[in-house]
Amino acid sequence: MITKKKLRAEMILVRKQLSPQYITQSSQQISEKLVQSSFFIDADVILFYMAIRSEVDLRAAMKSAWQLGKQIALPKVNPKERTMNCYRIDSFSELELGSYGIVEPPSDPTKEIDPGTIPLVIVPGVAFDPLGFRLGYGGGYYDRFFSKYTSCIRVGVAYPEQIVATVYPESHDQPMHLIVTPQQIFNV
Ligand SMILES: Nc1nc2c(c(=O)[nH]1)N(C=O)[C@@H](CNc1ccc(C(=O)N[C@@H](CCC(=O)O)C(=O)O)cc1)CN2
Ligand SMILES: Nc1ncnc2c1ncn2[C@@H]1O[C@H](COP(=O)(O)OP(=O)(O)OP(=O)(O)O)[C@@H](O)[C@H]1O
Repeated sequence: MITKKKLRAEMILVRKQLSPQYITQSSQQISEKLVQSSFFIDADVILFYMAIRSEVDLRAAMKSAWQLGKQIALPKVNPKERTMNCYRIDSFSELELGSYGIVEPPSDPTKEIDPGTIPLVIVPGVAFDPLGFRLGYGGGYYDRFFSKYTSCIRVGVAYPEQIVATVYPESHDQPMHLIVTPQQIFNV
């Protein structure tokens, strides 16, 4: 547990030190890789996320998905239960500031999507390891989500600096199926 906490603090620091230009360029490259992938092309609905604090920014991939007629969903967190609900968004202008400084969809019941029907989930992270395990902010939001909704393809996105030898996975940790970096797609 101490090692995991230490690694989280270290890796948040590593990510913080990336320059805005590097983040923009890497995010663009990851977006391009995503858009060209068969798992992306085949998905009619995709759960994305809105980047916070130097995370990979996937707005370019989201725009491409809209142009291809796909539905885009974003999570809205319920910090009390540490769960996430999913809502379709049709433009970035709908979004509002939510918990943890994350830009989120409004809770419009007409736009809520059953997470069990989402075929592809793109996942942010603090670090990933070669087995696809992910270190997040420690809320367990995505682990809880994937333990309940098991049928989607889980794709982590990361700068190469975020790939580490191990993230010290625990029994509740739900691994990614693929990790996309600006240079390559790891099939784990
Ligand atoms: N962009 C993005 N959206 C996401 C996630 C994410 O990692 N990135 N999440 C992935 O799970 C969920 C939100 N999870 C989060 C959990 C904790 C903190 C956080 O800032 N925690 C504080 C300490 C606790 C607090 O303030 O209450 C911290 O780290 O300083 C942020 C996001 C859902 N949405
Ligand atoms: N399926 C689950 N059901 C209940 N609790 C869970 C589940 N998965 C994880 N948790 C709890 O959530 C807490 C945080 O888990 P962990 O440290 O792996 O978070 P994380 O993956 O880094 O965070 P996040 O997904 O929010 O970025 C742990 O204390 C764990 O017990």
